[in-house]
Amino acid sequence: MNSGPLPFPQVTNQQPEARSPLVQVSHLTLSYGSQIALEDASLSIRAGEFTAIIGPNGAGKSSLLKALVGLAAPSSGTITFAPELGRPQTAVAYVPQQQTLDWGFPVTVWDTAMMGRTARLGWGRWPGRADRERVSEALQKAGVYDLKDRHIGALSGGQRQRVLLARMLTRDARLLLLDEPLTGVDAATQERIMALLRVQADEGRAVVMVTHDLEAAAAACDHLVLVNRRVVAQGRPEVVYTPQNVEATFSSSHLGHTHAHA
Ligand SMILES: Nc1ncnc2c1ncn2[C@@H]1O[C@H](COP(=O)(O)OP(=O)(O)OP(=O)(O)O)[C@@H](O)[C@H]1O
Repeated sequence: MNSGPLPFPQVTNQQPEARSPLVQVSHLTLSYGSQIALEDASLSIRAGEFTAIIGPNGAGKSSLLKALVGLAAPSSGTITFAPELGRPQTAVAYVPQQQTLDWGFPVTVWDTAMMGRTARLGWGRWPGRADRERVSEALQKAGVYDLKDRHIGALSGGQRQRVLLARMLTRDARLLLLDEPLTGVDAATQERIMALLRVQADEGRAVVMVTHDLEAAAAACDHLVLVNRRVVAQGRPEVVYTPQNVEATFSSSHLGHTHAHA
C-alpha cells in the first residue's frame, strides 16, 4: 500500500520557466455546440509553479480546467501530459466550484476528506492508519480539524472551501486544479488558502487556480494566464499585470488580443 507522500522533485533555485512542462496545452479550442467557450489557447503548466487563470464571467476559465481533467473534449488542439506526471487518475486532483456540489449529502467533514484518500487507494481497499494520519494532517493544514465530526451541510462557505482543500490534499496529487477556491470566503480564509497553495507549489507540485481575483493572483502566483475567450496575455505577474491587459481581459467588448511573455 502506498502510504507516504509521493516522491516529489526536490525544490531547487531553478527558475520555473527552465523546467519542462508537466502539461502542455496547444491551440486548444473548446465549444458547446456552436458556442465557442475558448479559442486557440496555448499554455504550459510546470511543477513548482503556481499558475492563475484569470478572466471575467463566461471567459472560458472553467471550461479550460474541465478540459484538463477530461470533463470537456477539445474541438481542436491538444493537451499533452508529461510521462513523469504519472497516471492522471492519481496524479491530478480537481477541486470544482463549491456551489456545483451537493452539500446535502449526509457525510461528515472527516468522511469528505477521506474520500480523496479512498479515490487514491481505489475501490475495495480499506484505509489504514497511515491514511487516517494523512486525513488528519490535511484537515489541520486546511484549518478544519476541529470541525471533523460536523455534517458538511452545516458548514459556512469558507469552511466548505477548506474541506475541499483538505480532500484535495489527501489525494497526494502532483497537479492540483482548483476552480474559484477564493469565491465566497473572507479575507483571512483567502489568505490562508493562498498560503496553502503557495506551499503546495513550493513543494514541487503544479498548482493551477481559476479566479477572477486578479489582485490576489498577482500577489501570490508565479504565472498568470489572462483569458477572455482567448488567451489575452500570459507570463509573470510583473510583466502581465498592466492596465492594458486588464482592460483587454475585463472589458465587456473584448476584441482582438495582445500577448505578453515573461
Ligand atoms: N455545459 C455547457 N453548455 C453550454 N454552454 C456552456 C456550458 N458550460 C459553459 N458554457 C458556456 O461557455 C462559456 C464559457 O463558460 P465557462 O464556465 O468556461 O466560463 P468561466 O470563465 O469559468 O465563467 P464563470 O467565471 O462565470 O464561472 C460561457 O459562455 C458559458 O455559457
